Amino acid sequence: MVRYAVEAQDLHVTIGKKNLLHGVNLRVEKGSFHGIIGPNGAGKTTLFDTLVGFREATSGTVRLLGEDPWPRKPSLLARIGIQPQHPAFFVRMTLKEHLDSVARIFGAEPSYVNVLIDSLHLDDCVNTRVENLSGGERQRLAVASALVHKPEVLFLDEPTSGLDPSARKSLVELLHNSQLLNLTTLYTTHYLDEAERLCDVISVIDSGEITYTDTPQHFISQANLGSRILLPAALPQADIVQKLFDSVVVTNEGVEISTHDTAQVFVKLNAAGVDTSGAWVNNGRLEDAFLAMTERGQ
Ligand SMILES: Nc1ncnc2c1ncn2[C@@H]1O[C@H](COP(=O)(O)OP(=O)(O)OP(=O)(O)O)[C@@H](O)[C@H]1O
Repeated sequence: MVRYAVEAQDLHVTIGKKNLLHGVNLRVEKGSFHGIIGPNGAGKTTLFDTLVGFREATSGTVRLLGEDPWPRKPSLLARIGIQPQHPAFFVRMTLKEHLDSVARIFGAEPSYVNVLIDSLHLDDCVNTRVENLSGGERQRLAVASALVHKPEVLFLDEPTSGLDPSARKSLVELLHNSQLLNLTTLYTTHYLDEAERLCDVISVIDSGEITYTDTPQHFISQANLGSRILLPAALPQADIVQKLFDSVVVTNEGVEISTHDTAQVFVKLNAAGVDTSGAWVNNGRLEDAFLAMTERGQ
């Protein structure tokens, strides 16, 4: 029984004198949603291409569902789904014709196309030619095309890039729901709010090396950003809170206290008779943690 859907060990990819990947180690647990985040040119697409067998590793080992993906094997490709950064479509076909064609190419169950159209909210454009779809519809079609043959591992390379905020939010929610499909998903993005929402684990890649792998929650706590405690306190209580702590901001939402010692803040609030029943604690965002750790060179 293979525990990891994807594994890379001491993976190097060199083109000419350029080291695109050097010494990448990666393990992706079966059933997890694993994000690869890093700046432009860090090597995310090169890593994906090597993991799926589109590119040969210069040295090191890769295992995809327990097999070496290089040289490409049709039997292995049939078990994975790929949404590339620049997907190719049959642009003159309608959306439905396109998905039916992809299903036929993979020998997939035709009725599953309708399930995907429904779950990716593409019902309104089944008869629209692919060349006339909006950016958001195209991205959802790219994801549907990658899922048509019910793959075991899904590779998503920046699925929300170039989308407006509302289309991005809606696709992120759809991807979040797709976690119910019990797939293993590898995904790259520049949007850390998305990575925080979707990923069980994230790996940070920089200059062709994976420098950090952990859960988003642990990543945030490692950055030691401190917490923000929000009290939906009535005004008289806001005055008491302001006298108790230096780092207090009063906003329309309530009273916000910044701290590195949440427990101590609650002890003081309770001792002063402040109602903490509706308090909400925010331990920081992945984006803040990423910036803090990059600035510290961690
Ligand atoms: N065939 C190639 N020949 C030479 N250099 C290449 C080749 N393919 C990629 N590179 C270089 O390798 C580096 C990593 O590229 P890659 O596309 O993997 O980065 P990325 O992290 O996916 O970037 P982005 O976030 O911009 O998509 C870049 O400096 C790129 O110019």
